[in-house]
Amino acid sequence: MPEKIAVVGAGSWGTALAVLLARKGFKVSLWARRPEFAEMLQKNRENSTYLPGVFLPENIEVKNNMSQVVQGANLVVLSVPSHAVRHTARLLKPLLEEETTVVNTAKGLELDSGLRLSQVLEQEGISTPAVLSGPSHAEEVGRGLPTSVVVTAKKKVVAEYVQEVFMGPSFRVYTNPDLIGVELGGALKNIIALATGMSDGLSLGDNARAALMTRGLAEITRLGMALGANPLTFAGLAGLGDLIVTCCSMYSRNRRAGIELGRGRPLEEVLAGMGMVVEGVPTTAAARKLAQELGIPMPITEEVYQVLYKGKPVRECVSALMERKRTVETGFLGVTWS
Ligand SMILES: NC(=O)c1ccc[n+]([C@@H]2O[C@H](COP(=O)([O-])OP(=O)(O)OC[C@H]3O[C@@H](n4cnc5c(N)ncnc54)[C@H](O)[C@@H]3O)[C@@H](O)[C@H]2O)c1
Ligand SMILES: O=P(O)(O)OC[C@H](O)CO
Repeated sequence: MPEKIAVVGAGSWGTALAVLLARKGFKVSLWARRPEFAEMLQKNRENSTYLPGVFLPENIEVKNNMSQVVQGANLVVLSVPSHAVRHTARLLKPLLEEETTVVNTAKGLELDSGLRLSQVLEQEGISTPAVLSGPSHAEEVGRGLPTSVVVTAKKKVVAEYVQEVFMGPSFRVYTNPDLIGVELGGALKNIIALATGMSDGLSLGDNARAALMTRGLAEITRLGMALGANPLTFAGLAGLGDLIVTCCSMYSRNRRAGIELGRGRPLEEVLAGMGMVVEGVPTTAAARKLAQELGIPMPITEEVYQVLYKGKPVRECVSALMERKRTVETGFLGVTWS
């Protein structure tokens, strides 16, 4: 078991994970990007900006100095937004010991390259990173409510180590050997949460939300299979599980952003009002590009892209989706009429 754990990123998720690990008795060092924010957190013991009402146990120290945070840590938990993963990895890499395990907890794809975040870490010299994903809102993890997630890595021993570190009475961790599927499930569900939010913002009803979630899962699976994922992973916690929580919970920033867009508010205004990351926005552009390159139909993603990046009115997306040509539900799985 690690003597010290470093958590890099003091937003909602980094704070909740630091608290979870500290409650397990680990010595935790939490890195905050802004010095004044680190000082405030260290002093007040509450992250009132990103996770109000959750108090930091005594065994968490908060610092802005990444070198001090990482020094002596056997495990580094990376909890910065996906757009900051590459830059943060570059800062981290020279500070890591050879045997330090890095766990990425951000959910997204790199915007320009379309790479999964573990691929970004590997490009930056961080080998065999683990990935923690699944239905897990910081607000509930911070309050110690029951949560189940998955951890994956290229090596079983790494995934099992991280499983053992995080596992606790209110945090159940499964391993899953499908790195590609787990990462894609966590990244792509955010696009569908934007779509269901838009539908809810337009009051299109429960049937529409269920259809978007189900057909959203179909297009996630289609892209996933083309990229080498096991389709069954999308029926698990990192796929369906995270899709359900993100499309149905009012804690979801992607869902809330979608609702505001559905009500007709412009994207810039919605994002400015959120004050937190809405990972589905860059991921939509990255996934659409990948889908186009691979020739994979992703009609919901395409409509979300048109709303976000081309200003298409959400109401026009309804007919674009409903009036697509007739098809077989399970065709993408090879299950069709003989
Ligand atoms: N909040 C959740 O419930 C939750 C759960 C699971 C996974 N995640 C994932 O965790 C990641 C982080 O999300 P969050 O909820 O903590 O976001 P957040 O909006 O709550 O906080 C973002 C944090 O990142 C920092 N940040 C912003 N730009 C940065 C940069 N360029 N370099 C370094 N740090 C930067 C901010 O200062 C802030 O501390 C996302 O990918 C998200 O999808 C979040
Ligand atoms: O608040 P969201 O929409 O970024 O979702 C957070 C987590 O990914 C839920 O598992």
